[in-house]
Amino acid sequence: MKKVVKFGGSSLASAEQFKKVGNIIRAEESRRYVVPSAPGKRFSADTKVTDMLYGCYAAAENGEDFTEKLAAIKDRYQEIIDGLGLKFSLDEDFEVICKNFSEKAGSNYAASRGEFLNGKIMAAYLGFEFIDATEVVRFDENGDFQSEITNEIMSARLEKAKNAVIPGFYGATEEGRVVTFSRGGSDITGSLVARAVNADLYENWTDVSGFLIADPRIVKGSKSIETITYKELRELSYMGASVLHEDAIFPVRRAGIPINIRNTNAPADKGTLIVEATCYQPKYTITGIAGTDGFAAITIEKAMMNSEVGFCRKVLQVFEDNGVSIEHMPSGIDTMTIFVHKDKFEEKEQQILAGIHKAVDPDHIELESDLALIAIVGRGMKSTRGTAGRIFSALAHAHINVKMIDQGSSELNIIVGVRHDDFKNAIKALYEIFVLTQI
Ligand SMILES: Nc1ncnc2c1ncn2[C@@H]1O[C@H](COP(=O)(O)OP(=O)(O)O)[C@@H](O)[C@H]1O
Ligand SMILES: N[C@@H](CC(=O)OP(=O)(O)O)C(=O)O
Repeated sequence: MKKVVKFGGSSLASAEQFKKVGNIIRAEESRRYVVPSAPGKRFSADTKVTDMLYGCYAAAENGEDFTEKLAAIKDRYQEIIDGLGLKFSLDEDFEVICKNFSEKAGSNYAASRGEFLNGKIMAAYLGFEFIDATEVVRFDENGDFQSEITNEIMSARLEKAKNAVIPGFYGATEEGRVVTFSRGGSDITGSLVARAVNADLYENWTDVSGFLIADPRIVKGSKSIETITYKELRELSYMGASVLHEDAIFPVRRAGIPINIRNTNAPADKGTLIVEATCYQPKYTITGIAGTDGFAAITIEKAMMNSEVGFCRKVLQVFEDNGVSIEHMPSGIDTMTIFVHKDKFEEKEQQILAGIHKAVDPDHIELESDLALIAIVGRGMKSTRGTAGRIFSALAHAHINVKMIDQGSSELNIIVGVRHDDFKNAIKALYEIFVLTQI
């Protein structure tokens, strides 16, 4: 039995948390490969080390004095080292970091030091080999991740290691330039390591007892999900359930390795098992609800739109030419609406509108911003009649106006668009009808 264990920043925020992690790893010999994140928040108003590093590097880049900021980061690590009673010094590492910050080594390099340093402490604490992610995670010159080369290099390197700590979140180009994944990317490293060593299980340890049906910051005391499929999880992760990075699913999925989300603060809890397929019937019609804020909708109206061959393509071409990706596209007889991320759209708003006018000469264009999209996801929805009806009635009872509805053809999810102000209440109303009242 071979397990890869990834610990998130919340599990490694202090010496006390490190000790819990040590106990978890030592409890099973099969927990051979460890992927740590950088220290996260110790309390809710605290700052993650990754954010401290970004802040410190921004000061360095602006030519400001960053010594205090760097010293505060060093203190975070020193507190952990002292709390663990380790005879271990990061002085030399901090000298190198200071020099590289002065020489403007880049924000990716800066952010990666959070995981690098935590990995070194973790390896010393466990007595495991430390393998720098720059050695085994490969990006190309454009900063694009190279999955197959990474798998080859990593498999060969890890075959030689009985136990190892591989820091999450970053890798490097062939020339050694450090590149990070997007935020939360240590989950991806964990998944890559699991694939490379052909693990039996990828355990992802965090601060909640598995994937919860709804974001616990919105629905207090949300129930957890026992078993979820990769497909369902991808829908929820994409839509904002931030427990697991959405790109962490592909590497293990293709290798058929299940993921187990576990709670470092409650290690006896079984957590959530993420699998390819399961006969296990979910307790409720839905498996989970997740949503994201910050969308804009562009509604284009033109009489006889439907009979104009190539209309949609021409509109979509305008978005493509401006580098704005489209999230959803519900349409009517003479209207089509395009949902995009507001921030991306705002940068190019006027070019896109001008482009649409030129491309299809619409009768009318309407813009609406401050929208949120909510995905109601579940493999059980396919075999249950009336799910959409229940969604509408729950939202209507909560006095929430539905701006859009989109049901995927796989019947795995229904996405509704609501106004930003209704976002949290909509999630609460959906949780109530599907989980609490179960009507
Ligand atoms: N559906 C959900 N189930 C569980 N947690 C969720 C969900 N949606 C959002 N979260 C949030 O995700 C957090 C865990 O992810 P993250 O902060 O990345 O942890 P870590 O630091 O361990 O990587 C939880 O503390 C919780 O606030
Ligand atoms: N430390 C990085 C990468 C990461 O995955 O962190 P966490 O596991 O704490 O979400 C970040 O904050 O984005």
